[in-house]
Amino acid sequence: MTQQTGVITIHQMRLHRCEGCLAACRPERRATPSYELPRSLSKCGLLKRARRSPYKTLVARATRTDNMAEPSPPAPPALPTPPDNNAPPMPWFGMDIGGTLTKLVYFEPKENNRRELDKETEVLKNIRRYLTRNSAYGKTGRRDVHLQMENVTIRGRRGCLHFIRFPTSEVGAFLQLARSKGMADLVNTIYATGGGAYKFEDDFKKEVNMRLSKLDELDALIAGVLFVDSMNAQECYYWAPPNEEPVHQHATDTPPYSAEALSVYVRKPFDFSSPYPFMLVNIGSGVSMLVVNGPSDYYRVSGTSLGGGTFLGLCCLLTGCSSFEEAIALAASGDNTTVDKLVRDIYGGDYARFGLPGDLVASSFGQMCSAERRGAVSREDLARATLVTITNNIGSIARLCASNENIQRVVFCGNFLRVNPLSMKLLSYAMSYWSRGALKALFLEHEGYFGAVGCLLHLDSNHRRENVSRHSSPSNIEASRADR
Ligand SMILES: Nc1ncnc2c1ncn2[C@@H]1O[C@H](COP(=O)(O)OP(=O)(O)O)[C@@H](O)[C@H]1O
Ligand SMILES: CC(C)(COP(=O)(O)O)[C@@H](O)C(=O)NCCC(=O)O
Repeated sequence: MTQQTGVITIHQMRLHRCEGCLAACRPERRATPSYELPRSLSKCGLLKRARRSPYKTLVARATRTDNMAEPSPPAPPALPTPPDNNAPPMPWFGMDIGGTLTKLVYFEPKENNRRELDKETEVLKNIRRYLTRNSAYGKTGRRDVHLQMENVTIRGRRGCLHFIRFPTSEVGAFLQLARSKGMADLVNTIYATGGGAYKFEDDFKKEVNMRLSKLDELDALIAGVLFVDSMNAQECYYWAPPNEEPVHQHATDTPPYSAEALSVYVRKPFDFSSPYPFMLVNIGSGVSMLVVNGPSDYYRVSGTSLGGGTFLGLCCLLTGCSSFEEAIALAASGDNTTVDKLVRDIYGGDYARFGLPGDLVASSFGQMCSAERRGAVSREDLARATLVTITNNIGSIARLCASNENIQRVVFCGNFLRVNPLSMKLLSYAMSYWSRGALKALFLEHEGYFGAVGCLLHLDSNHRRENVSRHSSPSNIEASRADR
């Protein structure tokens, strides 16, 4: 996604037009966000100021009731936003130190005036150049250039959001780099979330004298999702067969979940401007499932330890692969039916009485108890079976939770879905098929970066959030456990 024109401001929530959206999205639908501000955000001065902003939204709220994006006239030119003289010094970062990957969102200011440019220190310029001119940092750091968001305004500063990730196992190397680039001299506090914000807090202090101001990862996640979605009309999408035929009414010989049927699924934009209620399924190392009724009204309904970390760990064990990208590439060309036991392997056909088609997986990895079959199976097939097992299990739990909670839209995010259309299509099919069309699986372009964005939004908050969120009170934890 490369946004080209239009201005995104938190103050005005007067939103964007992006290159890809000129044909497909409706800038005005986001003109007046229909959600109230996340509690975590509403506590920070940034959005308090936004509410008081004298600038009026220039475009009217969209009146469409369906969720399909469509072309629209261009948005009017942007009004300047007043710079905020009390803003914290640059550079501005938000950080999510997860179980597998650390995500860093960097705000690159644009439109510096002469005075500001003169004031900018050499160190600051070097940091900016280093981060924005490279897309790889050391051996493992990567910038997801395709996700870059132009024309974001934060505290009266217009700029660009950059999305950077590196393995959490490399936090030590990151700290060394931060020291060598002089970052440590400029930044004394970073808003950070994820388990690593707790685990590595002392290392940040000792190694680079940086304080981590810790935010709850689920608070930050939701704030980030709502913010990025409000900025980018292309953010939310779904996968469906080209003709949108409901998969549970599928009447051809090709099973609707076969590789062949899924291969024709296409990605379509979804208007998520009236989001509530929805279920948010974050597939990171493990999986968290949240019911979101409003920006500051959510609870963690369930989770599973069989997540992205499990997929990668099992794939490494079973296939000898050494990266997520390799695991996904193997899975893309494999066939899980040589590994899994299908209903037809047990019944010789369908188990019709209970509507279980013969092609359905009856037992994941169920064929692997036979030495002969183990000898014949390929790495690709093993990777595919691992992907299908993990994905279907997450899909089943999500579906049960959504039905239980009477929710129709399930939004999946997290880096397990990175470069992984197969899992997204499987989830789309499974949610729709098993709910007889009642549930819709939705996906988000900035997959794993929402926690880090949620942290960036806090950058001017004087309020340090309590470490224990109200959402994880002992009674909630008990409730969540009992739910399983
Ligand atoms: N480059 C990568 N390296 C490792 N895992 C990756 C990578 N890209 C995607 N993944 C997948 O994303 C998962 C981590 O997702 P993420 O949302 O970042 O969670 P966490 O916050 O737990 O690190 C991994 O377990 C893996 O399945
Ligand atoms: C503990 C976690 C919130 C950590 O988040 P992550 O780094 O995996 O994104 C997550 O891994 C999780 O919810 N695990 C599942 C635990 C369970 O409900 O069984």
